[in-house]
Amino acid sequence: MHQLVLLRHGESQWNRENLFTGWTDVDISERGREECLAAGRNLKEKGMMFDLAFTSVLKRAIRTLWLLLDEMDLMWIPVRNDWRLNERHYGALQGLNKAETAEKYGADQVKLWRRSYDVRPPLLEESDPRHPRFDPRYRDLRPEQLPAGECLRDTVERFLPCWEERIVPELRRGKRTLIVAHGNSLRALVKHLDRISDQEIIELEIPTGTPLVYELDEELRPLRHYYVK
Ligand SMILES: O=C(O)[C@@H](CO)OP(=O)(O)O
Repeated sequence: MHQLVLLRHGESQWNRENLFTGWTDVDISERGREECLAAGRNLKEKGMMFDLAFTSVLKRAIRTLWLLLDEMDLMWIPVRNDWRLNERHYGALQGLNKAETAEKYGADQVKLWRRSYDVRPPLLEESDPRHPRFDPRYRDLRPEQLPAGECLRDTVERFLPCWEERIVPELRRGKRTLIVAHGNSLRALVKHLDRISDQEIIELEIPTGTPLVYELDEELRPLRHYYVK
């Protein structure tokens, strides 16, 4: 049996303020910190152990991982960052208030932007300072790899190569693996693991700061999964 634990970062400052976040590099809130420490304590109490961890290049996930590893006295395990674990890019919606956007465009449109599988948000202009081409952490990527706004399908397509190339080989080697990522990059992974349809994925929500344990068989098919609270 292979063990994989997924963790969405602790509550961020922008989760708290109800702002579309995406690739904006906001930090976790005080409540987010508490969630991370509690997650670490709960995993430790259950006797969970990790051999390595993956996370994104966004600080809300990185800090969540640091706090959790510190709490579990596991700061020594290898950590691999990968931009493909980033949150879904929210395009020109990044920084807008979700409730105000729903008032302006209607709740149905905002639900499509937030949860549908294949409706993209309005894209960022190439000249927009929020475009990832201005961010040094993405400077080694080819221009066509840089999103200006993604639907969940786009996130699945960029995430799966990272899963296959970097994470699957470690799981097959028997490494107990932790992935600390984001609401929608984890929805992309759960969709793939549990073979959830494009329609059903609309209803799936993953809470902040709550470890989700997957037990996988030899073929990396899920045997069962549960939240540790
Ligand atoms: O703003 C975001 O980037 C995400 C995650 O917080 O929000 P949503 O709930 O709309 O997927």
